[in-house]
Amino acid sequence: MTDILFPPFLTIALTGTPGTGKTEVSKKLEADGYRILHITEFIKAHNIPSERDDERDCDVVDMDALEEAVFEYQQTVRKEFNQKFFDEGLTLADLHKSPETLPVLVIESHLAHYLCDLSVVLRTHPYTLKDRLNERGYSDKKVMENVLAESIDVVLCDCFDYCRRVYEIETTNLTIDETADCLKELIHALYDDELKTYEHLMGKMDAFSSDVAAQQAIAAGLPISDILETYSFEDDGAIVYSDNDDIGDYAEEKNPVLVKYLPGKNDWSELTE
Ligand SMILES: Nc1ncnc2c1ncn2[C@@H]1O[C@H](COP(=O)(O)OP(=O)(O)O)[C@@H](O)[C@H]1O
Repeated sequence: MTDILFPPFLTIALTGTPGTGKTEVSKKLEADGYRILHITEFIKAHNIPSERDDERDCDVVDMDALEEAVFEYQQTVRKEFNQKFFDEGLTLADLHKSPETLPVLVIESHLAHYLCDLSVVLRTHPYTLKDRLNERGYSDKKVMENVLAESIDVVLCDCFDYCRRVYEIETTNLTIDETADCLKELIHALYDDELKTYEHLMGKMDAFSSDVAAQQAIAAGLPISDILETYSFEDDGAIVYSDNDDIGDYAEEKNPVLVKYLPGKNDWSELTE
């Protein structure tokens, strides 16, 4: 299978304060055929160690163990997509035709942004959030802790610390279906963006055909982010081989991008850098 070129694979975090709709929205996407990883269920199914924090009324999970298990899972899913691509003789143009062929994994959890470098944050007005969490039967203390976190952008700030690109969807006046539709649009736009980078890179690779390591990396279907770590780009898009010391500089240049969803104005043009 390694002698054909596989499409890029994208992992996207769906995150947000508890009660902002991550579970419901991701279930909607799942029912439509998108590939979703629900971290809460994953932690139980894989017996990821966690400790009870009685004071904060929550479980604290071993993040190193979780990260390792999620990475392995991601690799398995990526191989499944590659196999499908190969078995069905798909081309890059076919990928968007159905959610089942789109090589994207959405990781759903308020911890997801610690596991991906691309995140979508669901936002809800604190008053609405308060009502939802009360309805869930949370203690007053737990409701206030989460409402305060949402008010002061705790998850969003965390995303900026951990992710290269960050997107927000304001869901307060949207239904779950509308939020799901918005997320689908964003996923496809993000994948398009990834494909453009991939095709650009492939074009440049032709000129660097003597670079066997890079050819092999692409043929093995490594994520674009891994391949980019081997290269940097000049202003005119020219590709420049770089040693490992340059990787940090490249990451620094790519400051996180924040794009807000404005209901009724689905313009993702800002995605294209
Ligand atoms: N956009 C929305 N409009 C109305 N109710 C919503 C919306 N998003 C979530 N809810 C409701 O809020 C509650 C919490 O949603 P949930 O998906 O469990 O949030 P999370 O997974 O982020 O904790 C659920 O009862 C859900 O039906």
